[in-house]
Amino acid sequence: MSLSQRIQSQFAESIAAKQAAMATMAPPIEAAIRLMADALRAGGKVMACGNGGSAADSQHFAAELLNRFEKERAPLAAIALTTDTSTLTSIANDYAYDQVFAKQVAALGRAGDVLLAISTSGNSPNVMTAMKIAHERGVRVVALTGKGGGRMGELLAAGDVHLCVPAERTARIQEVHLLTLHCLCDGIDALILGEDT
Ligand SMILES: O=C(CO)[C@@H](O)[C@H](O)[C@H](O)[C@H](O)COP(=O)(O)O
Ligand SMILES: [Zn+2]
Repeated sequence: MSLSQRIQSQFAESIAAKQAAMATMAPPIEAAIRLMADALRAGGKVMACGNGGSAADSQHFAAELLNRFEKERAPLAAIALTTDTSTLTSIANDYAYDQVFAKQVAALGRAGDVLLAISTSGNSPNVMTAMKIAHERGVRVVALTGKGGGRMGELLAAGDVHLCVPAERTARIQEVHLLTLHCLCDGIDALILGEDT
């Protein structure tokens, strides 16, 4: 396959993944928008975590809530749990890597907050441990996954939302994750600015 064909194929696969996701993910995305907007309006916060590309997605999303997405509005309470290298390295060094997000949720999480837990496989131990601590603290979970949801799908509790991309290839799942995060930003802004109809 030539490079040109490879590129065409990547675009075609990404478009197909997004079309498949549109067919299944719109209702849970709406539920996640309402959950997050309600939490933010009630004085709660959104915490986000994930590994690798999903760490970048966590930071991208938190910045769009805290600073801005497309419209002027008050700053929203959001934090990525992936950014403080002193916190991350000390927890991993003194305890275990699977505690790096959980300990932050234990410290910062309050009833009524929301944890956005991102994993393409649904099987990252540190994200799963964060979900368990979130439940103990009365923090609702929005799980952004793929590949059938993995073990994270089995950890979800009543009141949580599962946004599972119907795809198997990590890159395609991540591409849909980014679109989903922008849908969340757009929808949260619409609710907060009173623009939903
Ligand atoms: O971005 C990519 C692959 O596209 C990688 O950095 C990827 O995020 C990492 O391998 C992660 O550790 C994968 O974790 P997960 O999505 O299975 O939770
Ligand atoms: Zn990637």
